[in-house]
Amino acid sequence: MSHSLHFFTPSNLSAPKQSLPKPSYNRWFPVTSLSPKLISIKASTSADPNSSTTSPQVLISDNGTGAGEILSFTPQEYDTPPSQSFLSDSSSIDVDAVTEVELKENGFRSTRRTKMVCTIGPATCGFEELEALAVGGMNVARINMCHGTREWHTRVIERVRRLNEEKGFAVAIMMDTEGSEIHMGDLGGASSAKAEDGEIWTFSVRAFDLPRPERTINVNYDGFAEDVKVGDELLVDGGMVRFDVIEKIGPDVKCRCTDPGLMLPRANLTFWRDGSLVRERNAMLPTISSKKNCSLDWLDIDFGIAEGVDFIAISFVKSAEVINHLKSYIAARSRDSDIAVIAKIESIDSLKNLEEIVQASDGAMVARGDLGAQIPLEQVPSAQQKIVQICRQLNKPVIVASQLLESMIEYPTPTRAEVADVSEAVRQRADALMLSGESAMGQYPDKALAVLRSVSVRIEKWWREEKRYEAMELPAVGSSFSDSISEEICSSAAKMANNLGVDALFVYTKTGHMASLLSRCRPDCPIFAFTSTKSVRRRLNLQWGLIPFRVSFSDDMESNLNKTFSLLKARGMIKSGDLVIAVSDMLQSIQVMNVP
Ligand SMILES: Nc1ncnc2c1ncn2[C@@H]1O[C@H](COP(=O)(O)OP(=O)(O)O)[C@@H](O)[C@H]1O
Ligand SMILES: C=C(OP(=O)(O)O)C(=O)O
Ligand SMILES: [K+]
Ligand SMILES: [Mg+2]
Repeated sequence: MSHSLHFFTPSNLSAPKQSLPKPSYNRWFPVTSLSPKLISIKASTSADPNSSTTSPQVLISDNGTGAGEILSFTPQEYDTPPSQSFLSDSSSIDVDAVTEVELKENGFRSTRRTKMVCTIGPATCGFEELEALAVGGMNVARINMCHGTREWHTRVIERVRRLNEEKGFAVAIMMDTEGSEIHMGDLGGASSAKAEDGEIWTFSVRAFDLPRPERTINVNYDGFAEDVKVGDELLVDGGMVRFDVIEKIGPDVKCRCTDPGLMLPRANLTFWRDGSLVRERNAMLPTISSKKNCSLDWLDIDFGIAEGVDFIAISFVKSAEVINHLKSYIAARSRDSDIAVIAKIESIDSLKNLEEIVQASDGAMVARGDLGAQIPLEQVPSAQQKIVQICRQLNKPVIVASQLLESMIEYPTPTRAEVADVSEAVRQRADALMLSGESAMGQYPDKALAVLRSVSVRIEKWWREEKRYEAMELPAVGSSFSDSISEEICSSAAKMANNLGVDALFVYTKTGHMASLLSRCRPDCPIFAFTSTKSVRRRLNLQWGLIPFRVSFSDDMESNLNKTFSLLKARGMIKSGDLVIAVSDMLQSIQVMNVP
């Protein structure tokens, strides 16, 4: 059974069809069928797609027989462009082995929708450890430029690439920049430093020779000793350890410990005066800084571009301007760049300018670690909910990050509170969850990932069964008529998929845009996203509910469908009778069919 709805619009005629005769848009394009049932949806617009007089009209005609016939169609008065393959290896399909097993074992419905980002560090940088994470479901590997050397990062990237090549994964790489926060030095190689109640510690902008003098901490920001005042409170990692500033001696700031605790290398520092955060540095310095004494952000960015990472995450974003600036920088330096820019929301300024920042970015991260050091902790949950919501409304992927399973750095099981926190992020339908220390330097990276996975799958199922997800209004995001059609197609297709209880949505997408529009609707069934390039496939790996495949396809949907059906059937990933809804951004259409 197959039903096809086709929307013929100027956008259908764009893409790689330069040599084709230009069709007239001022007429109807009927879709005829060999079967008794005919559904045609026609759009008519003025001849100039850019014309302000464009007057869209959509007409649905249904020759009305019962459902269930085989429908095939041939557009008649419309010159169908010749089928085109985008890649030569047209007979294969790429999907990672883990997804394949998951689909076969659990069935479509129970595949995980929430994506997982793992920070790679000393605990997970080896090939085998990386492979274990990939097998455990890691969708994106994050490297944090705050830690490790350039060579170390290069090696990790190489290994992830090799893993993808050799084992068929599509793990994307996210490079996270250092940003302009104030942080401690690397403790001269020590893994931590313990501050006891009442102890006097020196925080200094001087660089020390090794071994580091007792109770001294190097600070990365030259202006630190000038900006800080006697009487200020100094917080390590948003309050893990607290000090009172008692004396300033040139570059040295003497502090008394008031809340004892363990300080980790390069821990974040904030200072507070009269109950408010002193934001001198963040206000003064550009987000993307070029610092003398630590890794240079611009060099990091050049590094990321040269390495061809999939995502660059920008720390301490203050405004949309920074994102726009970086995006044009990337565009100028990598011609066919598809590096996505992720804005980390972790400062008061980023909350103030949230909407414009998200709009300018390709995605956002709720970076709760630093956010919780900048706003009162009890405000972090509502900020998270708001960021997640705005991202979905603006159709940008969103990652919830930091301390999700913090106790698992040391222990093999999470706390109940941590499980509840993960559940809440899943329930909010964030695109992705992120591990930091848990996977970078913890003792149980694989177990932490397994907890994210099992909690995600369970909570997703619960909410589907209970139909408890709150209805979210999804405002139009498209700026052109063609984009609006794509959006309408996706929201209709998602709704149809829920109402008909279909097994999967299929989307054929070159840029990934149509796939993201489907993902945004958070449908009950998984979304099989077929794309012809590896980089788009990797990028889609960050988005909720998308199972990205790489396959070459043409502009002929009929043959695309037949081809994917037979490739997926041959691998046992779908079977005859499965009910599928397919949409495509080449020939804006919705088709409902049973797998033959
Ligand atoms: N490349 C690395 N080399 C060494 N340690 C790392 C690396 N990446 C992360 N870590 C460790 O994992 C911890 C958590 O990582 P992350 O959250 O990314 O950084 P931070 O805690 O500085 O915000 C870090 O504090 C650091 O101890
Ligand atoms: C993810 C975060 O950023 P980073 O780990 O780089 O400090 C955070 O602050 O929560
Ligand atoms: K960072
Ligand atoms: Mg941070």
